[in-house]
Amino acid sequence: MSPDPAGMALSLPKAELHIHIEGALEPELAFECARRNGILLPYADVDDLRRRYDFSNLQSFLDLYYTGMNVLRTTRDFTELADSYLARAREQGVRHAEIFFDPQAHTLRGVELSTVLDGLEASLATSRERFGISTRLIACFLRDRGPEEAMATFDALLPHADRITGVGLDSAESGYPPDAFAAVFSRAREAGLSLVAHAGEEGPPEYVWQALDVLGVDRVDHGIRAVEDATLLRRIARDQVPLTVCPLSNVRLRCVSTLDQHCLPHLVDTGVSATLNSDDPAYFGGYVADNYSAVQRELGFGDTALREFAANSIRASFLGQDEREQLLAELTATT
Ligand code: HPA
Ligand SMILES: [Zn+2]
Repeated sequence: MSPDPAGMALSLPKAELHIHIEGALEPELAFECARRNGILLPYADVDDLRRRYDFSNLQSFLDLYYTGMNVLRTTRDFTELADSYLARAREQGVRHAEIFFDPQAHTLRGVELSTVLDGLEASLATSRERFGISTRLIACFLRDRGPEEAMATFDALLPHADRITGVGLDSAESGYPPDAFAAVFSRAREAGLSLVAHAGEEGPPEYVWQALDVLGVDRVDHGIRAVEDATLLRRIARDQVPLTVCPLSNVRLRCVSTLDQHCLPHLVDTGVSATLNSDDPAYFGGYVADNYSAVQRELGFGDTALREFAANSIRASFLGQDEREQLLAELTATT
């Protein structure tokens, strides 16, 4: 064990592969955007908002998440949101970030897709120089809005296809199986995009099977309920399908009762390629390195295991081979 576990968690060069940019909206920036845009947030102040970060399940979080993001209206709002995330991510040793955004959550409120993309890109374009972080964008479909709306969203995204690396599937999971989205994922694959989907966060192992076999995803987001199905877990390990695990999120959304009960050790023992991520860091009490140090503290993972999580994150990224090898070499050189 390192004498300074938090230091090791922070200093390891790593990729973050499961971060919703709207979930990086800190209360201070939310109130600032609300003021600028003349929007009244239904909370007294920053402290009042933070006190509400006590969730009973995924839906109770999503209610607050969608209310909060209502303050994001202009390109400047999205630029400042991404800048805020990247500044924090740099402090946490992130060298590459694959960032989710929810197009429908904005277009349904009358905010144009081009406003979202222009705003995010104004930040991401100089992320390497300013923060030493390379970035990619992944557009997620809201599964509770259904497959037809996902298809219309994909049509709207197509003219911007060169600005995104992949598509994903998020929002309320239970009752919304992945197989309903087969057609839109098939079109995304034909367009040369990478594919990911949230599955097995709250939903059953069957949803993870569907994400793999029907959608053909390159990675599974969360995937923790795969531990309930030994055949599924063997398949994930055999094919080395990366899981983007978000330990602090799982506890905050009560998918797992306490961190020391988390299935991460079981995943690792079974040979799964697990990565550690923050999910919605402004809401779940920690950025990515905080997740590394939490599993070190609560689950007893040592420095070697933390290095392996960081290596998995780089290998599982959608970076080109040269860039992946370069980051892996940096990781090896980090003491
Ligand atoms: O944890 C999550 N699960 C599903 N959808 C989401 N959208 C933001 N965060 C999440
Ligand atoms: Zn997520």
